[in-house]
Amino acid sequence: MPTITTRCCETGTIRVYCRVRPFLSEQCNEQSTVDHIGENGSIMIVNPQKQGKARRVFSFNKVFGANVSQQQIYADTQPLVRSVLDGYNVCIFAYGQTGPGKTYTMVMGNYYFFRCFS
Ligand SMILES: Nc1ncnc2c1ncn2[C@@H]1O[C@H](COP(=O)(O)OP(=O)(O)OP(=O)(O)O)[C@@H](O)[C@H]1O
Repeated sequence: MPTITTRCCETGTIRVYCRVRPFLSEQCNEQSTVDHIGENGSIMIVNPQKQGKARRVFSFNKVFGANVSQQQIYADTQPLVRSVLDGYNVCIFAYGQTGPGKTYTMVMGNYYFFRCFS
């Protein structure tokens, strides 16, 4: 689950997005820890190993579910990228543990972010 952080002079605020990576083919027997994704940028995580299935809610500006495509991510963040061309300083970076899709999201997917800067 990589987290994308952006800073845009357009609004002067930092926005934090969360993207849920789908299971990889070798993980077909795994159980998702994502219990619920809310419309308001919240995501409920459940620990299926814990008795009583402990749940925690985290809040972001927006949460992208596992079925969200590179195109949809790009469409949602495109105004920030556009700000660069309008002369604003914009920083977009991804962070998260190893393997949740930082590189896929920022570079590899369909080269959407890469295309903007090349
Ligand atoms: N949204 C996605 N849809 C399909 N596959 C994905 C998605 N996100 C990531 N993957 C796949 O998951 C694997 C790990 O992704 P990736 O290498 O981008 O993670 P990372 O966060 O950059 O890892 P690291 O920190 O170890 O460099 C890759 O095989 C990638 O193709």
